[in-house]
Amino acid sequence: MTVNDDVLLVHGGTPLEGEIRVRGAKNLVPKAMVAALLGSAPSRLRNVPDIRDVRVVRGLLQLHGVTVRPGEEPGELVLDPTHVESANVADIDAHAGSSRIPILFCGPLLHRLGHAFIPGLGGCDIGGRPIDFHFDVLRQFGATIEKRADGQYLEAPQRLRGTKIRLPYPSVGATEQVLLTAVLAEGVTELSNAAVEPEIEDLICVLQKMGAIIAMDTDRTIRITGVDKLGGYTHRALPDRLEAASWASAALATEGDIYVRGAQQRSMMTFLNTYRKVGGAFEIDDEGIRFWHPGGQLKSIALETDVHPGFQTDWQQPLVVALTQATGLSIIHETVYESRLGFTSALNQMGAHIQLYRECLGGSDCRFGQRNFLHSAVVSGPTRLQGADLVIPDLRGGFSYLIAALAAQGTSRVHGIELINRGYENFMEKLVELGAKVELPGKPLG
Ligand SMILES: CC(=O)N[C@H]1[C@@H](OP(=O)(O)OP(=O)(O)OC[C@H]2O[C@@H](n3ccc(=O)[nH]c3=O)[C@H](O)[C@@H]2O)O[C@H](CO)[C@@H](O)[C@@H]1O
Ligand SMILES: C=C(OP(=O)(O)O)C(=O)O
Repeated sequence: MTVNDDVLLVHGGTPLEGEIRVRGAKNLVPKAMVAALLGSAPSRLRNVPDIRDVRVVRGLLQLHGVTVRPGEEPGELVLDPTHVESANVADIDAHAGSSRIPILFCGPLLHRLGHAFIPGLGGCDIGGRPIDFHFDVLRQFGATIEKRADGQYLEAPQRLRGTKIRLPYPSVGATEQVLLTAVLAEGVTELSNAAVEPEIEDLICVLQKMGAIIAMDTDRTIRITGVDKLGGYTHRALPDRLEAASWASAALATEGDIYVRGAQQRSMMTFLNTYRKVGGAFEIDDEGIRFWHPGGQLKSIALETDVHPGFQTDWQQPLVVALTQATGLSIIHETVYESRLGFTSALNQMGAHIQLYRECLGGSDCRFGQRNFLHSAVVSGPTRLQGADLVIPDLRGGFSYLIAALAAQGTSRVHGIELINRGYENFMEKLVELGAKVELPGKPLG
């Protein structure tokens, strides 16, 4: 039989049990790598996971003349931006559609080279994902932007200037865009309605180590005083709270018990509260968090995703799989992305009862109400799931399908598993370590 690396056979019905480790966050590490471009000296980033988004950014940095090499400890990268002026970006198109990170090269490249070319972005197809906020703020800093057939061409006719910005919505990416641009801009930048996700705080830590001056108020206002020069940094990336929550949901859905080494309470408080309400058990120690199904029935809940410190949208999809096993009606209101519930149709094919609604079913009205987006769901449980043929739609949806297949009776064929490598390091090895019965057709894994 030929090996098809993009299909995974999952034989369900076995609880996931054991220990896995999460490393640096997918939503921080690539951005800290971009930040290295702002420095005049090499940076050292530790706890870097081997995921596709990191490989993509590494390739882009190298195209721009940054030397990237492994450091002394496993998972350490040394990024040397000393020769960025000799950049050769002829192959940049090869990175079109690969991830959302290229947009964050704008500020650093405008500061270093006076111009930037940004290919089309990738990332999960869970909504329109416009980048209008990014370009609006870059214009406010003094950049000019020209849309070309293959991407966007930007120029900074003179040094970018600090400015006063209010985001229409606390966008993570747009907040990072402001940070990475304002640190070397002339004068002060005041950003209000900023996103304050833990990964943003960690990026601020990185920038402060490089010499930036950034103050965060409690009211979503960030003030950045531009400096003339930044140095390098040494930083251990905060752990991936999104991956940790995915494994926690897997423990619940499969009636398992997983110790997630590296998981941290501080960045997961909202998730942990919800997990407890559903009936999941957890125990926190200095090295990680143990998540398990304590037996008995799981409880249905009402859940609304939101910007931090609310319930993070990337936690939603894996938890929904666990909610198919909870008794009663759970209500989900997805307020961050307009199309993040489409993955539930495959769960229904497996036996789940999930009904989608255009109305805002949570406690508050969101940007998507009255706009024809199926962004609320009612999950009726518990339901017995059956194995099925599944095609992975996006990163978290993909991991959710793995969880559903593991919780189901019988065998599932999960297609498109390569997508999961974008944000989950060695996920197949981890599954095998936890006792999952999975195989690549023609090539047993465990
Ligand atoms: C690589 C990375 O870090 N990805 C994360 C980042 O994505 P990303 O930074 O792309 O997400 P944003 O916070 O920017 O998006 C939030 C909302 O703002 C809207 N918006 C955003 C920018 C813009 O210019 N215009 C606009 O309308 C988006 O369509 C979306 O509805 O934050 C999201 C929200 O926590 C997470 O789900 C993603 O995992
Ligand atoms: C939506 C996600 O990521 P990205 O912004 O990289 O598409 C995610 O991590 O779930």
